Amino acid sequence: MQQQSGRRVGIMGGTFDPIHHGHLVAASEVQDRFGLDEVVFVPTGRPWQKEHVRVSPAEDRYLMTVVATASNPRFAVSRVDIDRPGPTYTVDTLNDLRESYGPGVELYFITGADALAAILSWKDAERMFELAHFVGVTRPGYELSAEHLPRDSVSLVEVPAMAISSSACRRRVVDRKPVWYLVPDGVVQYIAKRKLYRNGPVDPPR
Ligand SMILES: Nc1ncnc2c1ncn2[C@@H]1O[C@H](COP(=O)(O)OP(=O)(O)OP(=O)(O)O)[C@@H](O)[C@H]1O
Ligand SMILES: O=C(O)c1ccc[n+]([C@@H]2O[C@H](COP(=O)([O-])O)[C@@H](O)[C@H]2O)c1
Repeated sequence: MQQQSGRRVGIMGGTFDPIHHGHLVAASEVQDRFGLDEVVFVPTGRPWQKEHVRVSPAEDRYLMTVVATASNPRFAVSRVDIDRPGPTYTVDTLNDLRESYGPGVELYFITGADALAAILSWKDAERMFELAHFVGVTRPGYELSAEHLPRDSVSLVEVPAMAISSSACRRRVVDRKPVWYLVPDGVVQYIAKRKLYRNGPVDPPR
């Protein structure tokens, strides 16, 4: 990534196992609402709050994210979290991206309502709010609220409702049901080619 000052860059962090249209719509809507130059999708390396869940290899999740975002010139994918050893902490993601973009970059970290509700449990949460502006987006089944969060560091945005989760997509593959139109076409094909999710066990869908 080249040094670029004065840019407004969105960050869509996620386990993306698999990436689905809920992620893509949220990123697209926030890009438009905040006039972002780009949105960088950052697949997690080791999502420490999902250690009870079986997570697919990082390289598969990274490649599905590349496939899903390739057609949008404002979308990019970063390896910073999958290439950093140890558990994935957003404070490290933000520091790494700040360093690669250089001074003057404005970072906007995008989270669904469920993730925003848990954000105070994240490592060095106070420091995170100094490094980026946080954008919480609506998600069916969850209440979107910024209560108890620093007012100047968080915005709430309504996005088109997509009742899709990665866990429900994985469950559908186990049950031999289609995931067409829940995930991009190339991701359907990638899941089939790599035989992902077929053999469970999977955690309950949400
Ligand atoms: N349908 C959706 N609408 C809005 N935001 C979403 C949606 N699905 C996921 N997100 C947000 O995208 C980010 C990454 O989510 P993640 O990769 O964990 O997907 P997930 O569908 O929540 O996965 P899982 O079902 O396995 O927990 C989180 O901030 C999450 O809140
Ligand atoms: O920094 C933390 O402690 C932390 C704890 C849980 C989740 N996150 C980040 O939140 C984003 C969504 O994570 P997940 O587990 O819901 O896919 C992703 O970028 C994670 O790295 C970060």
